[in-house]
Amino acid sequence: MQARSPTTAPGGGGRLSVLQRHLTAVPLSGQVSSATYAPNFCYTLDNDLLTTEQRQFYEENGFLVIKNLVSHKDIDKFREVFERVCKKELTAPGMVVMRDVAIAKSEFVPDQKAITKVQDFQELPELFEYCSLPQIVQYVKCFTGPNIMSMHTMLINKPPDAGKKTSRHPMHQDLHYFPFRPADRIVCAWTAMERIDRSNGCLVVLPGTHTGELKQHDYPEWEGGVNKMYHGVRDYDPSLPRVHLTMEKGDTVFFHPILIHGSGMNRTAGFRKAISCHYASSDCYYIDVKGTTQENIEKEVIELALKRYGVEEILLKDAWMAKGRLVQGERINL
Ligand SMILES: CCCCCCCCCC(=O)SCCNC(=O)CCNC(=O)[C@H](O)C(C)(C)COP(=O)(O)OP(=O)(O)OC[C@H]1O[C@@H](n2cnc3c(N)ncnc32)[C@H](O)[C@@H]1OP(=O)(O)O
Ligand SMILES: Nc1ncnc2c1ncn2[C@@H]1O[C@H](COP(=O)(O)OP(=O)(O)OP(=O)(O)O)[C@@H](O)[C@H]1O
Ligand SMILES: O=C(O)CCC(=O)C(=O)O
Ligand SMILES: [Fe+2]
Ligand SMILES: [Mg+2]
Repeated sequence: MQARSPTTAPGGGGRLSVLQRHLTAVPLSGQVSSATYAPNFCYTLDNDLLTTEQRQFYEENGFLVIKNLVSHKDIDKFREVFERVCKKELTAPGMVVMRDVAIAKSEFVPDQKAITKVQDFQELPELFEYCSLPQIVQYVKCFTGPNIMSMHTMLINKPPDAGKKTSRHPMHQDLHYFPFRPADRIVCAWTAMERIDRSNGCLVVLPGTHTGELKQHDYPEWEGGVNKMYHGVRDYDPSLPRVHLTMEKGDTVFFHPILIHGSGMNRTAGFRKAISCHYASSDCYYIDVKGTTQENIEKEVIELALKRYGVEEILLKDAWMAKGRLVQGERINL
């Protein structure tokens, strides 16, 4: 019996032990099943849940869709909670309610029609329940290991496009926003709250791009405007092969923070809803983004923190330290 040792050393004791297991290809526990062997895997950890085919798929593509993972009953509950948030019947410290840039300056309408996304609902138990769903967390563990933090929470209510294509989300890598590493121990779970396809702006992914580097991000030069902090990869090459993820209500995609992805415009009259959480191993450690491509997002976050809360002298990592919540295991570095 060999127990998986949690990493403690910033810089990747975890990476090393994963590597050692790859080199020896020894099954992790006494149980021998095809899923416990990890010949050359590094984006997934040894586990008893994913099949070898599923692991292989994530290793190669940087994402994995699990059909029907969240019940319609739970989703309907989250939808009701969201509606109450829009009506201001429910609120929570730190929660950010955002309107689409195309309608932000129009007359205020206090219902969901005005709201594009709710972020940072970690203090609202009725929504945070999503992040703790056991069937989600058991998959997350295959990427993060046993000490699991939720770092970023969102309910996205993509509006019918107001005619300026501002409902699009430019192609980006989520790691651009994250001042913690290693990237391979971070994963996003994103659940469709209804059928989502190309017509209402599904996720679009560039398979395999998770093996690349974190790229420079800027605001795309879009005529109709871009939402606050919706940075896109600079010089996005539209000829790269992409996959549109059509998903049914309850389907959940897990994806790597370096995977380039975005979402198209919503051409329907309905508000396209998805709920998501970014998780990280609490063994991850914060980095200083000064002098890196992430300096521009740190600057924006600092400006917003000053404007919104009047706080000065913070770093990008301080914002994340405040948002992170332990979901399972032990809180170590983050
Ligand atoms: C730490 C970063 C997040 C990490 C994400 C991890 C990966 C996920 C990738 C993403 O999702 S990236 C997008 C993340 N976006 C944000 O975090 C932005 C969150 N939104 C906000 O903080 C607020 O909605 C915002 C500050 C933009 C506006 O809130 P307010 O309550 O101040 O709105 P208000 O209606 O009072 O408008 C104030 C000004 O903001 C403008 N505004 C409002 N909504 C906007 C919008 N959506 N885009 C651009 N500008 C906007 C509005 O026009 C107005 O401009 P003026 O000052 O010129 O009059
Ligand atoms: N210049 C750009 N920079 C960054 N991202 C972009 C750029 N142009 C388009 N995108 C993004 O690329 C993705 C795919 O865009 P596209 O508009 O083709 O998709 P779609 O609307 O889902 O499908 P289609 O319009 O082809 O039916 C979207 O996430 C979109 O926001
Ligand atoms: O359009 C969406 O639902 C997802 C957008 C996205 O990738 C993000 O917010 O990080
Ligand atoms: Fe994203
Ligand atoms: Mg399009």
